[in-house]
Formats: sequence, C-alpha cells, structure tokens
Amino acid sequence: MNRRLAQGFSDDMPASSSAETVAVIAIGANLGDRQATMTAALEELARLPLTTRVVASAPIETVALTLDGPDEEAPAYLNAVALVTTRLAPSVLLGFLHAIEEAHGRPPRRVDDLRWQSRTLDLDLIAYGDVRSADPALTLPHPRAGERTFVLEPWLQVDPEAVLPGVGRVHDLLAALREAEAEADAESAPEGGAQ
Ligand SMILES: Nc1ncnc2c1ncn2[C@@H]1O[C@H](COP(=O)(O)OP(=O)(O)OP(=O)(O)O)[C@@H](O)[C@H]1O
Ligand SMILES: Nc1nc2c(c(=O)[nH]1)N=C(CO)CN2
Repeated sequence: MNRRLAQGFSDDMPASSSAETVAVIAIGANLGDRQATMTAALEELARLPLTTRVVASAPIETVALTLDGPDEEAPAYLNAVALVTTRLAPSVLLGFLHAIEEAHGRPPRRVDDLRWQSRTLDLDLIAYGDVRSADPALTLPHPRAGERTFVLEPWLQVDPEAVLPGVGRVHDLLAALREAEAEADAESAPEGGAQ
C-alpha cells in the first residue's frame, strides 16, 4: 500500500461517520492485467481503515462503453461490484478510491481529462447507504449507475434485493435496460432475420 493510502488524509472533513454503512463500489479495468489489478484492489479495499467487510461479485467481461457508444474494437473491460462495510465518511472513502486507482497506474485526474478513457483501474462510489448528494465532486448515488448494465448486473449478483437510492430496485432497472437493448437490437436487425 502506498504512503498516501497508509497515512490516510489530513483534510478537514471528518474521517468517519458514526455508523457502519454499506458502500457499493463499481470496479472496472480495461488495460494491463485486469484480473490481477482487480484482485489487488479488492485486497486494498479490505485493508482500509474503519472497514470491516468486503463482498465482491465475480468479474464480468463487458464491451467498452465510450462517448460514441459501445466499442467492440476498444479493449474490453472486466467489471465487478464490491459491497464495502465501513465507517469511513463518503468523501474520505472516495479519496481512498482515487489513491488506490493511482497506485495501480491511473494518472491523477486533471480538469481537462477526457471522460471515459481506457484505464488500468476505475473505482466509482455507486451508493453509500441511502445517502443522496448533488455535489459534483461526489454525487450520490452515482448519476449514471442506473444506465449501466456493467454496474447493475454484478451488483445484483452480490445483493439480489439491492435498491439504487431514489431510483428503484436494481433488478427492475436491469430488466428495463435489457428490454430496451433487445428492442434496439431487433430494430437494427436486417429485415427477414439473419442470412
Ligand atoms: N459517485 C461518484 N463516484 C466517483 N466519482 C465521482 C462520483 N461523483 C462525482 N465524482 C467525481 O467524478 C470525477 C470523475 O471521475 P472519473 O474519472 O472516475 O469519471 P469517469 O469514470 O471517467 O466517468 P463516470 O463518472 O461516468 O464513470 C471525479 O473527480 C469525482 O470527484
Ligand atoms: N464496459 C465498460 N465501459 C466503461 C466503463 C466500465 O467500467 N465498463 N467505465 C467507464 C468510465 O467509468 C466508461 N466505459
């Protein structure tokens, strides 16, 4: 673990919330040894201070979603979801997630960064209990989670009763996304079916 991770953060924000909370973390990797990076990141999550439990889904292989849509030519992602039981406050937890990403070769964020670039590791805070926040630095739940099968599918695997706070049941959101995908596929299929 790097020095920043081991020492924690010295900001003014409180380091802990009073109660244990389950945080939902989406893990993605599409560069380098994706499985090794994901395994190491899960171990690092389990070693975070004030954190007692990490339950991870199996990884799934997914087509890269880019700003132009799904891209079969781009390196495919491994995606997983971890349920992390912690007393770290949400902003402190996000700071640790960024430090873990950087420890695995992801460059620190810059304001002019392009979104959705390929990366060795991406850790998104999808939900923190049922906390809601509109802060751009930490929006909760993650504003795009409900549109992403690569988040909802592994989340449902580890929590079949999961709810995206303020949005709905993960089971229902995933079913609706899959239905929309099937309709879009049917519309784009050549008339008369496959040749
Ligand atoms: N719930 C959240 N989880 C992670 N980052 C968040 C969240 N809400 C806001 N952010 C902010 O979003 C910024 C960009 O994050 P990141 O680089 O991971 O985006 P991305 O992975 O390219 O795109 P996306 O957010 O659509 O997954 C971060 O600097 C972070 O402060
Ligand atoms: N399949 C897949 N595509 C993505 C992913 C991801 O985790 N999986 N993350 C992105 C930025 O967060 C952009 N695109």
